[in-house]
Amino acid sequence: MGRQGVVLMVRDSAEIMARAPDWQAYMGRSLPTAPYLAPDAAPRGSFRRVAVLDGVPRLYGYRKLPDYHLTFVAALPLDEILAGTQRQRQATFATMAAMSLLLAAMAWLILRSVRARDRAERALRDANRALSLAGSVFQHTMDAVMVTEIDGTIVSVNPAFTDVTGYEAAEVIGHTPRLLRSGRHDAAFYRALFEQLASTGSWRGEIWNRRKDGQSYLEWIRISLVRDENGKPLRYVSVSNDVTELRAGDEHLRHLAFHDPLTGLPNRALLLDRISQGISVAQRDGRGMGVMFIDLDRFKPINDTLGHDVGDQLLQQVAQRLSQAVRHSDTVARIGGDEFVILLEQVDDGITYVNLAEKLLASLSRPMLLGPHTLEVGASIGIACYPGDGDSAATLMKHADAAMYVSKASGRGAYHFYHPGMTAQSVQRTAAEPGPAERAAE
Ligand SMILES: Nc1nc2c(ncn2[C@@H]2O[C@H](COP(=O)(O)OP(=O)(O)OP(=O)(O)O)[C@@H](O)[C@H]2O)c(=O)[nH]1
Repeated sequence: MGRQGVVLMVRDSAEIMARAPDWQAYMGRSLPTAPYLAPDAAPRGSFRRVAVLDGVPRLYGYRKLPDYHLTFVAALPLDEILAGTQRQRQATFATMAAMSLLLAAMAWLILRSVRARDRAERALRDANRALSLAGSVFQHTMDAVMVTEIDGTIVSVNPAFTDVTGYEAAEVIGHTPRLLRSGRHDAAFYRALFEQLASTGSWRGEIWNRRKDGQSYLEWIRISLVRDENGKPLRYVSVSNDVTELRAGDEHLRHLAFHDPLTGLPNRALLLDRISQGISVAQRDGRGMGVMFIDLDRFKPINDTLGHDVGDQLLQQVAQRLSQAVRHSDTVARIGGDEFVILLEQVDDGITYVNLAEKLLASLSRPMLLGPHTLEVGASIGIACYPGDGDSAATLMKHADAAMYVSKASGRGAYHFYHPGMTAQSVQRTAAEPGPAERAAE
């Protein structure tokens, strides 16, 4: 290659990437005016010029490698070309060719390692990003997360877990989830849970647990088995939400749907359901049951003279007195206005109804103290019994109402058992003025 021959690898950015000889002295230096870097430069060519960096006039040959954004350049000093013999020139070109090959191989190796490094860095960056995303979700999710070993030892919990349970991470790590048990589930419950977890790798459902302060709470929980890359069980991850308030809200709504808001007694819908259930049980057991329809006497004047609020308080007192007069297993319902119904189950003899009806009439006719007022009302009662007076909730209600109407008609403050002749009277009354009792029974 002679004393001043050179080979170069130049980036499209004009930076010298490799040079022989004197690699280190020229690495990174820039050749912005090199003709082969001109936008319209041919892919290969030759030219003559005085080198920018060392001032030696040379004859240059180049070839662009667009895929690598590089140009490969070889140059011989003009004086050596002109002075040398043919043999010298051949030797020089042979050396240059060998150098060029060497340089190209080095450049290729460098590029390959640079690309491999770029790829590795990109993969690492992606993995780090995914990890930090997972970490951020773990930290900030509203779901309580608990990670355990396969033997149940807790290895990690998130801040939401601490919010729900009251336990800091340090207080639970190394323990097992038994720490949270509320005692509301039996051993069979946990056995079934673990069996499903072992066979399917997941479990979901509701569990009553206990917070650090001793309070029980209901959580909706999903537990999943996590395996390693070889499929070997590695950890359990449980994600849960505290649904105690949600459940309480549901129960409150359900209570509202089936109870009278003024007295708290079951409403007509719940009563009809209980009568239907009672009929099924009575049928199965061959027992009797009955329905007592109670309508207050002269309640309207109290409302009209003292106001609705006082009327409300009176209805509440009536509800209390009725509830106190019956057995725990009986149902006292308010089905509208001043109408109440008692469902008596497992009663086979008429005397039980007679005794209760008299007890109720006596109880309701006792004066009621409502603030400054001492009020007196009475009641009219109608009784219909299963199976003799009907075998459906609607029929029993209708017949008890008809019997109650007879009590009203007979002067109030009385009770009557239903008998078929009463239906005609009731039909006449219904035609004249449909009452809430009929509506309730339909
Ligand atoms: N305070 C109060 N009054 C109600 C409520 N629902 C219905 N009422 C009233 O209860 C009364 C029921 O009417 P009736 O049964 O015909 O009145 P009554 O004076 O008892 O008539 P008899 O049964 O024939 O003796 C009506 O005045 C309704 O406005 C309620 O929730 N609160």
